[in-house]
Amino acid sequence: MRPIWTLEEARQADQEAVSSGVPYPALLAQAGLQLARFIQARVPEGAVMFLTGPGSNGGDGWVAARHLARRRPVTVIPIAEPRFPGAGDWIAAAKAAGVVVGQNPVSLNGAAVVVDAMYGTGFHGSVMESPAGPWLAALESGGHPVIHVDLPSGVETNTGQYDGPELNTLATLTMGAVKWGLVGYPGAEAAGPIVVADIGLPGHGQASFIDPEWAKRHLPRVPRLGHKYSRGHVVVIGGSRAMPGAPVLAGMAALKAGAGLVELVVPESVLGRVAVVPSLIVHGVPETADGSLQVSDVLSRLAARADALVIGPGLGPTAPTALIEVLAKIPVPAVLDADGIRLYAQAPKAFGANWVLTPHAGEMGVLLGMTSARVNADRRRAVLDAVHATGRTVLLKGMFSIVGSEGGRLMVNSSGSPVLATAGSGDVLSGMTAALLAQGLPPDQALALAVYWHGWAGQIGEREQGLSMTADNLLDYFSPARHALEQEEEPTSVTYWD
Ligand SMILES: NC(=O)C1=CN([C@@H]2O[C@H](COP(=O)(O)OP(=O)(O)OC[C@H]3O[C@@H](n4cnc5c(N)ncnc54)[C@H](O)[C@@H]3O)[C@@H](O)[C@H]2O)[C@H](O)CC1
Ligand SMILES: [K+]
Repeated sequence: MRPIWTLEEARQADQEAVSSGVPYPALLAQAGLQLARFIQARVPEGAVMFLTGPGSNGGDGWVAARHLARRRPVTVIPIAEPRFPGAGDWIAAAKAAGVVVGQNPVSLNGAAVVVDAMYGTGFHGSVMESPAGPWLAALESGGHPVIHVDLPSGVETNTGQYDGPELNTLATLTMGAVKWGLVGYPGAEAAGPIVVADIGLPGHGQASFIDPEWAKRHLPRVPRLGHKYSRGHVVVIGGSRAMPGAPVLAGMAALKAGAGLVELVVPESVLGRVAVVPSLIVHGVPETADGSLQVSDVLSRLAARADALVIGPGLGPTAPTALIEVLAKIPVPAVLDADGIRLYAQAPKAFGANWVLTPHAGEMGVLLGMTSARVNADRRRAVLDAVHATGRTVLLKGMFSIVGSEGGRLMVNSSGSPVLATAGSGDVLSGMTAALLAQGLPPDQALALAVYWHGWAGQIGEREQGLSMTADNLLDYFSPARHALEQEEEPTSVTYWD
């Protein structure tokens, strides 16, 4: 279990440790020691400068400074009067070990690394208006390499909101478990690579990362005596004159993720443009005047044969709401993406059992009646609200995608790559998810495994092709990504230090 904590959960973990008999100073001591070891490993030589705040985040800094002063030049620059528990003693010990206390005006020049121990989970508000503001500006303009303690100072613990500058960040060493702010926006950008330090706190929470060992265990096996129907039958419903390629991408992804049989159901006038891949079966069905899918008996019949549906890739904005209402009556699990989600939002009572929704921030905004900026301002809350509103499993896409399911259970994906932010990438993900649904995985597991596998494909694709990766290239990396899953390879965006 690799939990992600809210502020409340971090405090609860603290409380639990303390009430089980661990004195609070022991936690601070452990955090400071881990921080010192981490700095020493990452930047082994040269002067270290600590910027320390008033609270225990600053305390972590003071303790680490004391350890490092035995080996190398260390300066601590307090940006506010220290008020953390035991500050007097810790500071005296640090000075006795040779830590130099910087007096204003202090220059950061000459530091091999600057440690940001100004604010952690106790911060609220605008960091540029706080005493840390001028220091962040100096770090930005000097381009100094920075290690953040627990959170980049100014990142809000539960949401990731942050109004500070982008720095030359080496890493964020976070204590006990990842905080939501580090996987929220723009906190995730500010944090850089996240490293979790074990400080002996209990490790549970409502949310957790998708675990490599879990992913391996849930990869569907191909039955040795299987035939194409026993491997899962996926039907993709979508396509329009403007977007004939999207259902093809979803269909190919479903095949490559192990579905035994994939059929595409598209408007009849685009049939010729969709029938391009011999392994996909395509059906043209009745359409509206502007070439969007129309409700028809043949469409319903084709959909009812599936083990799982994909509804939405390339469907276009003018498909009728009735389409979703008809499909909702078919008792088959389905992935709703793209315009499927927009239709769903217009017909909110139409949901079928076992449907999953895979919105990006914009589509999530349509579901919740808010802007994408508001969705991204509190992504955790948006997922919880969407699960509550729809009663369905929901994936909010983007870096650190979040899967939310019944009861408020959340899973966060740490695999992935910026190259996945490309046209068609979501179609690929929806096909992959449907393949896993069709092979019998329950909705939350199918989504979590798909997003993790898809992220790995993006990561490996980026390594091989750099930023010129496209969504159809992504299909070529399903197999190496599956191999990475089988090897339980660890994504590099979050690592564990103990
Ligand atoms: N989780 C644990 O068990 C441990 C956490 N540790 C570290 O402690 C910090 C949290 O410490 P806390 O004292 O609660 O908060 P901060 O250090 O973040 O600072 C709070 C401090 O800042 C003031 N403040 C807040 N907002 C502003 C503002 N906008 N402007 C000015 N000042 C502000 C506030 O009044 C407080 O005085 C956690 O992140 C870890 O780094 C330890 O490691 C021990 C175990
Ligand atoms: K910090």
